[in-house]
Amino acid sequence: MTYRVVLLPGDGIGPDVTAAAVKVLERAITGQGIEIKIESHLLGGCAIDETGTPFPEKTQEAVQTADAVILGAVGGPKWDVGPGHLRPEAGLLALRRLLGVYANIRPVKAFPELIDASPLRKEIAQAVDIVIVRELTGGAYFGKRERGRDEAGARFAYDTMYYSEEEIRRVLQTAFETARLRRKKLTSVDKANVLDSSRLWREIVQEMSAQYPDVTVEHLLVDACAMHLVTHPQVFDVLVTENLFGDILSDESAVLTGSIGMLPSASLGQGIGLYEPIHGSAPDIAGLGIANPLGAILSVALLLRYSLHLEAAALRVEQAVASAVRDGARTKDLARQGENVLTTEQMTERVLSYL
Ligand SMILES: NC(=O)c1ccc[n+]([C@@H]2O[C@H](COP(=O)([O-])OP(=O)(O)OC[C@H]3O[C@@H](n4cnc5c(N)ncnc54)[C@H](O)[C@@H]3O)[C@@H](O)[C@H]2O)c1
Ligand SMILES: CC(C)[C@H](C(=O)O)[C@@H](O)C(=O)O
Ligand SMILES: [Mg+2]
Repeated sequence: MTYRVVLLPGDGIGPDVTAAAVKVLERAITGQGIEIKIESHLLGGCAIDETGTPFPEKTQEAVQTADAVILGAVGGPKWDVGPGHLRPEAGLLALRRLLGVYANIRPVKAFPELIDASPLRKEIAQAVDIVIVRELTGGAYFGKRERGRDEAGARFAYDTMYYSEEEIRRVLQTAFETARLRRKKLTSVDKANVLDSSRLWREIVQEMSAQYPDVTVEHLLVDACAMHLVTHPQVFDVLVTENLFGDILSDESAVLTGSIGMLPSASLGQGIGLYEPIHGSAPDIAGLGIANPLGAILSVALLLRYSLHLEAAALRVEQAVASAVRDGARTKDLARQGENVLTTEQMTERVLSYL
């Protein structure tokens, strides 16, 4: 069996962490009787530089026929000045939309050895084990938007948080099913005290909960949720929310595990899966070779699990990461004072040594 995986390294630390991911993927499938063909394409700022557009046609064609897509990160100050549709991030949004990956799964689990890097008290940090299900192809990211000038010549701008019933239902279904396979608790996060889109979201959660009597459902307003994630994150099992809220809450949750460099993600729809660490292109450390590759490597585990259905190989990757961390392997973001600091490549070698 041969699979085609499209690699989109992107910008900043993207190429470094995806190089690590590919090495781990290739090692993880050795002896499995399968072959993976990796094909690299342009997305983001590097694509703007080479082709004048963040999501070139060649990349569009390649991803649509792939078995899975791995992405590093896009963006950086160099391209921040461009018009909205010509920014690197616009390429990423178009990619998500084209693949129809409406459910973004972001597991948040602290490794016991990294508890010291977490701002939480030890006993709380140890108990953090959350899956965030973030709606990924709707909401304010994709609603009607405009910039203009009013009659007096003053500037205005708006973005619309639009959700159809179907968009809400399908991501909730993923969330309910995820909860069912875990501790059977679903927290739906919204802003139903203000937003109509949130009131519809809450209504649909209520309706669907009848089909999942084994799942306990609770509703939480997003501002309170942001607080609870810091004060008692151990109460959460599966957390489901709309696109923008999920973006913000997942970066917040990442800090609980010690570093944003640790968190992987899988973006799933009806077809091709997209796998990327949740962090960005980290312009402040780009080119230094010190980025933490573990979020990208753990995304490979999700790819093996969800796109290739190789659960044993996925577990082996996760165990290799856990072993490296247990053994004291630390990139700069994870290291305490006096601890030996590994480069991206050295950390990758440490993970590979356990595979
Ligand atoms: N999926 C993506 O492609 C993606 C995600 C988030 C942000 N971005 C883009 O990335 C650019 C930079 O955004 P930002 O600075 O707000 O967020 P960021 O995630 O790139 O960086 C935030 C902080 O975390 C650190 N960090 C991030 N990943 C790390 C890693 N693997 N190892 C060690 N440290 C790491 C950075 O050094 C920085 O201090 C922006 O253009 C943004 O739009 C892209
Ligand atoms: C770069 C940006 C468009 C993206 C998002 O907001 O979805 C990023 O922050 C993420 O979390 O993947
Ligand atoms: Mg984000």
